[in-house]
Amino acid sequence: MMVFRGPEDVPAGFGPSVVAIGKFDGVHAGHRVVLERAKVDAATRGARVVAVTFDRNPLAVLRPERNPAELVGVPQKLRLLAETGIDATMVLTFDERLALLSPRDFVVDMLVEPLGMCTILVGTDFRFGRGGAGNADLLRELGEEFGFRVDVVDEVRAIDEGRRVSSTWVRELLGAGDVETAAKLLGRPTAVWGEVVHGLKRGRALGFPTANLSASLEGFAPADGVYAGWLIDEAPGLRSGVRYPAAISVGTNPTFGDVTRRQVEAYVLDETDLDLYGHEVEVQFVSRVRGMTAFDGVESLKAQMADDVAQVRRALGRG
Ligand SMILES: Cc1cc2nc3c(=O)[nH]c(=O)nc-3n(C[C@H](O)[C@H](O)[C@H](O)COP(=O)(O)O)c2cc1C
Ligand SMILES: Nc1ncnc2c1ncn2[C@@H]1O[C@H](COP(=O)(O)OP(=O)(O)O)[C@@H](O)[C@H]1O
Repeated sequence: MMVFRGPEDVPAGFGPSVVAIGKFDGVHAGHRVVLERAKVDAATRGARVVAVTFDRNPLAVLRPERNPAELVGVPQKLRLLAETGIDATMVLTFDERLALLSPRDFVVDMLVEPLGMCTILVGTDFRFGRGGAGNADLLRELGEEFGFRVDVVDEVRAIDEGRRVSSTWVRELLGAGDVETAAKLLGRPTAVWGEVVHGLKRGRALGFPTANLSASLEGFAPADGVYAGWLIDEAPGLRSGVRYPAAISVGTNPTFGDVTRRQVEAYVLDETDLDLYGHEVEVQFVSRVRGMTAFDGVESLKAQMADDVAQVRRALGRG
C-alpha cells in the first residue's frame, strides 16, 4: 500500500481513484464494510482505492477537552488499512490550516486534484471543511460540478446487538473489559502494540516472568484485570511474527503498590528463557479471566497466578 503524507506526495496522473474518507480509528467492522464497497466500485471503473484519513482526531485540534483516547495510532492504522488490500492511504495533517479550509477548497485541493477522485464514500454523519460546514448534500453539489459520485454508506450494525458499530462503542466495551465483543466489532483481535522494556525484575522470582510493554504503547488497553491472549513477537529479522500463548495482566500491580502507571505485561506460558527485551510485540486479548486484586502477600498472588494460567490454557483451547 502506498502512503502519502499529504497531497504533495501523490504522483502526477495517479487517478482515477475511489476515496473512502474518515478517522478510521480502530479500522473496525464499519470501516471494513466501507473499504470493501470502495474496492467493488473501483474494480468496475478501473480505479484505485484510497483511504483518506488524519494524523490525529480532528477533536484534538478543535475541542481537545472532548478528544477521546484513540484505539490505534497512525502506524497501526496504516498497517491495518494495508491488510484490507487497498491501494493507498493519504494521511492528512489535521492542523489549524486544514481545519480552516472551506469545504470546497478541501474537496478540490485534497481530493479531486491530487487523487483524480471519481467516487467518494462517506458515512451518513460525515462532516468536513471549516466549522464542519460540509456534509453529504454539499458533496453531491460539488460532485456535479467536478464530476465525482457520492456514495453515502448506511449505518453498519452489529449482528445481535442492533447498535451502530463505532469506535465509541468499542471504547465502552474495552473500558468494561469485554474484549470478546470488542473483537467482534473490530473484525480483528483486540490488541495493543509496543516495545518490551525492563520492569522491576520481580516476575522471574515469582515464577512468572512477564514481558512489560513500554508506557508509550500504541492502542487502547482494556480495563484492569487478567486476560487470556497471545503475544506476537515482531522482532526485526523474524519473517513473520512468532505467536505465543500468554496470561496478560493490565494494571498497577496493587499487591506491591509501587507502580503508579497502568502497565500491560504478558507471561508466555511454559517458557522461562525467552529474551524479549527491546522487541516490538503485539499483545492480543482473547477473553477476560478476572479483575485485578491487591493480595496481602506474595504467596497468595503466586497461587492465584497459577490458577490464572490454568484458566488461560482452557480459554485458548490448550487445556
Ligand atoms: C497472570 C497474571 C496475573 C496477575 N495478577 C495480579 C494481581 O491480581 N495483583 C497484582 O498486584 N499483580 C498481578 N500481576 C502482576 C504482577 O504483580 C507482576 O507481574 C509482578 O509484580 C512482576 O512485575 P515486573 O514485571 O515489574 O517484575 C499479575 C501478573 C500476571 C502475569
Ligand atoms: N515466559 C516468559 N514470558 C515473558 N517474558 C519472559 C518469559 N521468559 C523469559 N522472559 C524474559 O524475561 C523478562 C521478564 O522477567 P522479569 O523478571 O519479569 O523482569 P522485568 O521486571 O524486567 O519484566 C521479559 O521481558 C523477557 O525478556
